[in-house]
Amino acid sequence: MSHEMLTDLYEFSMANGYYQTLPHDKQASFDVFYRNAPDEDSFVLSAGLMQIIEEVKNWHFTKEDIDYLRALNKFSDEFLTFLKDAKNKCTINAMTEGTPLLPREPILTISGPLIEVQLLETLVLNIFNHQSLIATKAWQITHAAQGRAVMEFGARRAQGPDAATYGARAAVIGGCTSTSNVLAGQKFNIPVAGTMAHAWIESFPDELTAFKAWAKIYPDTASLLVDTYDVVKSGVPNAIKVFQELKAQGHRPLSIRIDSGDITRLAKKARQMFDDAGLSEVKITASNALDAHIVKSLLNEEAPIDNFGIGERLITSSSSPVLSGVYKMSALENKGQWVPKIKISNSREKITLPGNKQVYRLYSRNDPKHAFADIIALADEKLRDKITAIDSDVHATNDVVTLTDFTARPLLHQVLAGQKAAPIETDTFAIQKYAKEQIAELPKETKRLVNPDHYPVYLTKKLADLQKKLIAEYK
Ligand SMILES: Nc1ncnc2c1ncn2[C@@H]1O[C@H](COP(=O)(O)OP(=O)(O)OP(=O)(O)O)[C@@H](O)[C@H]1O
Ligand SMILES: O=P(O)(O)OC[C@H]1O[C@H](OP(=O)(O)OP(=O)(O)O)[C@H](O)[C@@H]1O
Ligand SMILES: O=C(O)c1cccnc1
Repeated sequence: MSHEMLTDLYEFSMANGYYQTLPHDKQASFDVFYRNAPDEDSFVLSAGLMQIIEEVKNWHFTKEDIDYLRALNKFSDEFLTFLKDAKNKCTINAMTEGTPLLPREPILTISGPLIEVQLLETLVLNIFNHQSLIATKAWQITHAAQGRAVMEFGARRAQGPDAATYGARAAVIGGCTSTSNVLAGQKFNIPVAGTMAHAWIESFPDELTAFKAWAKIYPDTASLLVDTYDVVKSGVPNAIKVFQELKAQGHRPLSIRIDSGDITRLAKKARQMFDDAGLSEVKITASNALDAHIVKSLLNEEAPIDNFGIGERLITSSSSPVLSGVYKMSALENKGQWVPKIKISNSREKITLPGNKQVYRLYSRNDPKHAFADIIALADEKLRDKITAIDSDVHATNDVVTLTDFTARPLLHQVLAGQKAAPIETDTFAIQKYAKEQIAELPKETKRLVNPDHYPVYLTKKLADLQKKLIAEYK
């Protein structure tokens, strides 16, 4: 299903107005970027590009859409006729999905007819903000899990079916190993995984009968939920009986899931009971409103947990549920020439970066695996070997620096031009692998869960001067 109509009314009001007052093919460029990362993180893990490209490439209005818009009695017939025949003419340059993205950096720039790029604002932001938010949260959680598998369990608590399904994909980009959401598994070729609910246990006269019935059907993949009545007195002893029987029949006992109580205490006790019973191969899964901080705390306490099932706090990013990515005009074409545009604000943080731009990740020349800063430049600028750069953080005290001995990697690449999409990676696990490699390049201190160090994002002098010049002109 496409989503051309998922846009705010004011986009249509402006597009209709542009149609009546400006040349219909007037070109504009917009940047997508964010100012502050959720949870005071130092970066956002970008996600959503695959869906954005699909939506923009196939952008068109149906007869029903045009009839609905006509019935609003707000728009001219000429504009509606124009919309009826409109097809995508935009070009998108974007960072690869799974790239760690810093504040103020365009993750995506979109250029094309002003009418079209304006109409795309809401949808592009909706996709980028949601999927990047969840990918970032999944990164925090899986980073805290230190290599243990994290299953995404959030479909029931996500804010609607799309948030559950695209959220599951974003969660895998951020590091999850599987999802319980079967639709996400089918749609994005992600492994599906899961255990059982308390209802299974309650559907039998007692816990042991319930476990035995399950083990008979799934003898090699039985993961038993042990906390329906009492983990230590009943759940684990019954699981031991069933797993010993399975083992005697040549099957492979799998795991238990603990879903309540003090997880450290229960996991330690269960581990000891399984080991004493000769079942050291049985794995322990933990769930129950987990998040990155609880996972970190459980592992600090040396809770013997092999993997995690994490739902609501991942799929809703409940500790910081908004990524405020924005879509701001950077340039407008006038008689075939790009004219840089700026939005001025009383808050210095909110003043936009004018002109068509490129973002570079900078690596120290003698340590090419380690990125030390990013720099935003004008798209037509060549980076020299030695550059004067200005810290883009308006609160920085040491705001002018000289950069030398670096190699620079451009992060924005053309991914769409009209109907022609460049090949991009769509395999979710290949994107996850890319994300891991990219995150590994960042300094360790910037990846702390609490108070991460600031990773510098500079502006070239040329870009900073252009911004200053436009501010002076408009003031
Ligand atoms: N050792 C631990 N350290 C930190 N947090 C923990 C630990 N064990 C459990 N938690 C977390 O504490 C919270 C406990 O929540 P809650 O009181 O609702 O669970 P509960 O007592 O198991 O109740 P319920 O049966 O309703 O799930 C959960 O978020 C859980 O993940
Ligand atoms: O806690 P989450 O991270 O979202 O993980 C998923 C939760 O979903 C299930 O709970 P259920 O819907 O059965 O309700 P419960 O809270 O009573 O266990 C499961 O038992 C987990 O607790
Ligand atoms: O399979 C599970 O254990 C599961 C799936 C969704 C939510 N809670 C648990």
